[in-house]
Amino acid sequence: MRREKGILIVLSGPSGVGKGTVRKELFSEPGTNYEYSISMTTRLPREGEVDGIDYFFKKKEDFEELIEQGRLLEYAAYVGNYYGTPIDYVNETLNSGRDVFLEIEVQGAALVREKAPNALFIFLAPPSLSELEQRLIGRGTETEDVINSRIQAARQELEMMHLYDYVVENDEVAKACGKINAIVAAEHCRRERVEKRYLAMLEGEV
Ligand SMILES: Nc1nc2c(ncn2[C@@H]2O[C@H](COP(=O)(O)OP(=O)(O)O)[C@@H](O)[C@H]2O)c(=O)[nH]1
Ligand SMILES: Nc1ncnc2c1ncn2[C@@H]1O[C@H](COP(=O)(O)OP(=O)(O)O)[C@@H](O)[C@H]1O
Repeated sequence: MRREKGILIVLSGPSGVGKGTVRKELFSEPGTNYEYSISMTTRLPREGEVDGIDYFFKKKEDFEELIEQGRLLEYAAYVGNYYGTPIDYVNETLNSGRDVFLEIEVQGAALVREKAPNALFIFLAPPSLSELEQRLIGRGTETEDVINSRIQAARQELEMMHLYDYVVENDEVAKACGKINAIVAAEHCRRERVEKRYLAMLEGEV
């Protein structure tokens, strides 16, 4: 049977909800089948962040050139910086049959929905807005101004939740990871079933 392309998995959610934490936990599990797409950003690296691991850190002019050249699957301006997904890595990895995991904000996810409607969209939601604020403050990586801008953005982001295929509450990291793995596994079964049925139809068995 023809090998199916991998699944493009999109994880979004407001800043501070725990996307990075959940993603790192998912990728630390042995035998994980997802490949993480490292984004490009014009934001400055935080302490401990490494170019080429956490992000590809770019100058604004260089980022704009990549946009012009069509080298990004999607991009968005978020709280004063650009963020975007390099397209070649995504295409090559999906074509090799492996799943690709994007951790991106909601505007970018909407663009992915237009370009790749077959992608799987998962929204990571906080238990409450006050808990979200506590997590952002607790992380201690942004100034008070930036935290306030991100909380404002979070309100708009939460309004986009209904556009996603699944909403996973990040109450506990391990539970959220378990749910995401289950959703992806179920999606593989669904696509395999669709493909097998289609092949059977062609062979006149259905
Ligand atoms: N559209 C888009 N958003 C991204 C991309 N990479 C990261 N983001 C999102 O940009 C937002 C800000 O990211 P960042 O500054 O690293 O903050 P953090 O996610 O709160 O740690 C988050 O919602 C990220 O998920 C990308 O390639 N495209
Ligand atoms: N389930 C959780 N319960 C409590 N704290 C969490 C949980 N998930 C993440 N955090 C904490 O919340 C803060 C923001 O998490 P992070 O992964 O940086 O969020 P994001 O990538 O969505 O901006 C971090 O300090 C992280 O340790």
